[in-house]
Amino acid sequence: MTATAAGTTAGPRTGSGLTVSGMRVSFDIGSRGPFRGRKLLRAVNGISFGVEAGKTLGVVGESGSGKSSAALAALRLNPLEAGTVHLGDTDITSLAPRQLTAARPRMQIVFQDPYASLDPSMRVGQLLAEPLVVHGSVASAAERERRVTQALESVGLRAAHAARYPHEFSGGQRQRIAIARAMITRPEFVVLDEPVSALDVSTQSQIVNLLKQIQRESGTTFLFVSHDLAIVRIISHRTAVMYLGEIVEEGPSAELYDRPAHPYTAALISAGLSADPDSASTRERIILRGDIPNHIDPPPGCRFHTRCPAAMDVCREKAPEAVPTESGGTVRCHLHTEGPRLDGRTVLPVLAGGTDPARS
Ligand SMILES: Nc1ncnc2c1ncn2[C@@H]1O[C@H](COP(=O)(O)OP(=O)(O)OP(=O)(O)O)[C@@H](O)[C@H]1O
Repeated sequence: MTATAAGTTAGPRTGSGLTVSGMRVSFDIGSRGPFRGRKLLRAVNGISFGVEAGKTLGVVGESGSGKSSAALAALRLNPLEAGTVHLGDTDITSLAPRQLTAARPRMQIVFQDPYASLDPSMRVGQLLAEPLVVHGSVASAAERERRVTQALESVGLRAAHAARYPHEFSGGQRQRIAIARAMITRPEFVVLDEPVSALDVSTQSQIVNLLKQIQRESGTTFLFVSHDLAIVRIISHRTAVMYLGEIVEEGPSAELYDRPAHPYTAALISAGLSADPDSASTRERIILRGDIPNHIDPPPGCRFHTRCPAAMDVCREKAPEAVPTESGGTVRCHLHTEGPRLDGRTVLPVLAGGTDPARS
């Protein structure tokens, strides 16, 4: 038998789809900072999205837009103020603590920093076996050892590496160990929270290829959080763009990058031109004014209007509804229902100075 990248000896296995509806995540920051009493910072403001079983949804946005807060809440590692999360048919939100503990092997997470996420005092073999011990899913020590060896081989390491400590490995190898640890329980759903941001560029692409291979072989569903659009484009089937706690656009990755329907998506893509030489020749960089506003006191109307190069009066007054895009996604932007009426087509002609959507 040979170990696959998913650490299994069986053939492909299917993950479960994830469905998030009306998710709100708030943090009580009243006891910190200048605020007295209860003061809520709403990091995620009523978002809904789905990830098809065995596929990857990329979540992008500037720092502080709420990506990690939403991803952690999907695993119930952050408290939900409102909304539901379903993994397959299981309503994760309604699980009692003991049921949630029992469901943990089904949903795992890989963090950005493999230096911090792996206990330096434990040997790699212990680190990998720990989830199997904690969840009592594999009682026999011999079977656990076999699973650890499989998991190591599945991420390109060797059985002998089980005896070593994390500090004996490079950053890329440590992230391989973190991925093996997440996959060893054969999860249906994994959050990858900036999993390659701490790595150099060549190691990044090796890890991305490994993750794609793991998904092909295991059918695991991924939520890939990153502010690197070039990487999200490579790994994600669909992409959700977050701004100030809300999803402003969601759709198939290739179409969203080629024909962004929201000015914020277009600006993010234009800022990443160096990673996308094809676009660099045809697209101007879109400069956004100012900083991201405050989560505690967000702007009225469209939250993006204070920085939007195409803001209209209505944007200051009314929050936009989600409308379908031509490519099978959704966008929240008044340009699609008021003004030039883009009707789900790309926003690029408007941002380039023309407002005729027929040119898109
Ligand atoms: N545990 C917490 N307590 C208080 N505020 C928090 C907590 N976690 C996140 N926040 C705040 O919520 C907002 C969203 O943060 P979050 O980390 O989700 O954003 P992000 O898009 O993942 O950013 P980054 O890429 O920098 O991680 C920020 O204002 C952040 O300071």
